[in-house]
Amino acid sequence: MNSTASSSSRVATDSPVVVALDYDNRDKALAFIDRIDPRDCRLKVGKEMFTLFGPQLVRDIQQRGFDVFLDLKFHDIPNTTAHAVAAAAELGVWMVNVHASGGARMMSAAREALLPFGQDAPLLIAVTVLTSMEASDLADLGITATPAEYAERLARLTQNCGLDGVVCSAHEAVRFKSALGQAFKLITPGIRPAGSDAGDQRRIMTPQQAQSAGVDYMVIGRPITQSANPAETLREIRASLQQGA
Ligand SMILES: O=c1ccn([C@@H]2O[C@H](COP(=O)(O)O)[C@@H](O)[C@H]2O)c(=O)[nH]1
Repeated sequence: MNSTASSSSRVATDSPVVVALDYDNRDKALAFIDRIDPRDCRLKVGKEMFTLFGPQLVRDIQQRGFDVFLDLKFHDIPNTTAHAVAAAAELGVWMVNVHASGGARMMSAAREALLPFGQDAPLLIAVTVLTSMEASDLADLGITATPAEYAERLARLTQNCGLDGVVCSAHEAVRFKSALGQAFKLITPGIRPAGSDAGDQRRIMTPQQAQSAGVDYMVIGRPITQSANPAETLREIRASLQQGA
């Protein structure tokens, strides 16, 4: 398979931090990126920036040495989802995701679409219960399970379909590592440094709590990107995690 992005410019990192680049302005996003070090984090491109700026933004970020998590949360019929995931792999992203609620046939089709990419395939993960949701949101959907119970059900389905891990809340990390094993990756948004605004997030934890709970990667957006000095805030969070490691 011809990945359009060269992996040679990518810088290896052991940082668990993935910064959510939810900017509506490409220049502002790149100005932030040009002030940070790819050894300190990976970067997440989500629906807003991908819709505004397309795959070239992903290439521009990769050329600066960063791994990209393409967070488009595909949720469609198996054929469409499989082709979308393959397109993400062609782009050379580090990680891509689908919604677990798309079901087993959809997730299996997505996994099979990555087989031709071999070792160059991105990590494929599935969203369980959005970190913005709480029990009352599930009840609105007719789901009486708690967020943790329902997320575990979706995570087990994801694992049975052969995916690499799930997006969940850090609140579920201890439970999931115990139930699903250490190798199954947990990617947790809803991370809020002490004192920062929760906004629309509901199942939140601090970076240090998430690290102690055993998450593999923590997604942090607004607490960094909307701070007065995003690059400095990222460095402070990274340093606090290195102290706790
Ligand atoms: O369950 C989920 C899945 C994805 N997200 C995404 O993560 C970031 C979080 O940004 P913050 O500014 O730190 O809240 C955002 O891009 C979401 O689309 C999530 O929050 N929860």
